[in-house]
Order: sequence, then structure tokens, then C-alpha cells
Amino acid sequence: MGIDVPDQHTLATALTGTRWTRIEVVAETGSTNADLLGRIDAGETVDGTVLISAKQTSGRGRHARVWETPAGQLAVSAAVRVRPDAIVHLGWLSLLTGLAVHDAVSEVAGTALELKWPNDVLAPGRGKLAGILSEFRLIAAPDGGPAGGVAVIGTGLNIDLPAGTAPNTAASIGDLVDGALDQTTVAAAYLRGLSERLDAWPDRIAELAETYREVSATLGSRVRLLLPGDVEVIGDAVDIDDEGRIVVDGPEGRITASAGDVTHLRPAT
Ligand SMILES: Nc1ncnc2c1ncn2[C@@H]1O[C@H](COP(=O)(O)OP(=O)(O)OP(=O)(O)O)[C@@H](O)[C@H]1O
Ligand SMILES: O=C(O)CCCC[C@@H]1SC[C@@H]2NC(=O)N[C@@H]21
Repeated sequence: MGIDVPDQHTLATALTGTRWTRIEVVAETGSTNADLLGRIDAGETVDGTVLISAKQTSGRGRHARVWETPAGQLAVSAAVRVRPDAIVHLGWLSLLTGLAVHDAVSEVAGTALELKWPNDVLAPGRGKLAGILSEFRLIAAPDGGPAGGVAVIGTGLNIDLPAGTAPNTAASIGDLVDGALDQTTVAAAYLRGLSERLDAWPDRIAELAETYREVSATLGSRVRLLLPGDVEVIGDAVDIDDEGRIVVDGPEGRITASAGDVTHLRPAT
């Protein structure tokens, strides 16, 4: 039996009018992020391209971790041109993508999900439904001016994970939905939302930050924040600022961090 894959034609029709002008669907690859980055490195123009695979054999997670993608899931990579003056705002790409995933999966699953800073989408009490890895390539300006580049925004969405194929902290969208779950519907909802969120980037970041704060389950929660360098801070997440950084009131005082791993210890009240 073949691997279930999203329907390319239906997706292309559903995404008409968005920034995604080329939709490519494959049953299996190593890593959709690695594929698009390789094409950029080979000189291909991939802006506006989306590559979707239902299975990955070398899926990449954040911090060089492995992202398990057994057959029937969604691995989606989308290529976005980055202006020279937007490079400073690259960190926002994975946050706004988190918003798009959160909204699409909540809509498809028909239930409220949690967005954990910076970009994990969680089913409360069940686990992680999706992960995001945004990678970037600089491209030299032909006239010697400031360089811009291309970002590859990679998202792994667990549609229906067979037992034992991913860490036991993983959850699937299929766990939350009665009956069959259509990969094409999930992919279309996510990519439409991502295109819309990207319209606000990088010129209307304050607007993105406002929306992010409304959706964030981290804001107001008691958290354990593991900073790069293995420094752990336990405290209250009191803000996500306009730079997308988390602000935590801990025992040593207030700290602001642009990277790190968060665990929710107690929900916002
Ligand atoms: N398909 C998958 N679904 C969910 N998690 C996965 C999957 N494949 C690999 N993982 C990874 O397994 C690890 C699970 O560890 P854990 O649940 O402790 O998450 P974590 O420490 O909160 O990490 P992270 O912040 O990266 O999610 C995470 O790094 C997660 O990204
Ligand atoms: O939470 C994480 O650690 C990020 C996981 C990102 C996985 C996606 S699946 C599509 C794209 N291709 C990859 O190899 N990784 C990303």
C-alpha cells in the first residue's frame, strides 16, 4: 500500500492568491528543509515554493535533534525571500509560524491548543503536535549592496503517529479528531495562515507581537526556562516583548531571553 500524501492539485487550488506559487508534494524524502536549502545552495530561486512530504527519513529538529516523521505525517517546508533590512527580524519567523500552526491545528482539531514559547504547539495533557525549524541562507547582492536571503520555514505536523515511532511526549492531531483526518485540509489551513502572517513581517511586527501575546499559553505561566549554556531559571513568564523575547521573573531578578527551552509548570490563571 502506498503512503497517503496530500493532494497537490487541491492544495494548489486552495492556495491560489497566497504567496505560495509552487506546491510540490512527495511521498518520502530525507528532509524537506535540507532539500530546499540544497536547491538554494545550487543557485535555484525557490521563493514562494512549498515542499511537502508525508514521510522523512532524516527529519531535522531544533538543536540538531531528530524529527521523527513516519509515513502519513506532514513535513512542510516553505521558502520566503528575506530583504536585507529584515535579517534582524529573522527570529520572528518561527514565532509567527507557531501562530499559523496553532490556529490551523486548533481549527482542524476543533479544540483549543496551547502555543508554548517559542513555537511548540501542544495538546494540553497529551503532548507536542508540531515542531518548527526555520533555517536561513544569505544571498549576495549582485551590485555589491547589502545581502538579503531566503528563509526555509520547516514544520512537522503529527497527523497520526503509530505507537512507538516518536518520543512519548509527542501527540497526533488524529488523537483529537473523530473519524478520518485529511492531510490536505491541514496543510491548506496552515499554509494559508502562514502566508497571511508573513504579510505582517517584517513591517508590522508590533501587530504580530500583540496577536502572539493573546495566543501564548506561556505568558502568565510558571515556567522552567533552560537557557543556552544549560542555565535553568524557574519563574513567572511576565511578557513576550516586541522582539519576540520571553521575559521571566526569577529568583535572581528579571531576565529577557531570545532563545531557550520552556516547560510549563503551572498554567496562567
Ligand atoms: N514527531 C515528533 N513529535 C513530537 N516531538 C518529536 C517528534 N520527533 C522528535 N521529537 C522531539 O522529541 C523531543 C521530545 O522531548 P521533550 O518532549 O522532552 O520536548 P522538549 O524538551 O520540550 O523539547 P522541545 O522544546 O524541542 O520540544 C523534542 O526535542 C521533540 O522536538
Ligand atoms: O521542534 C523541533 O525540534 C522542530 C522540528 C521541525 C521539523 C520539520 S519537518 C519539515 C522540516 N524538515 C525537517 O527536516 N525539519 C523540519
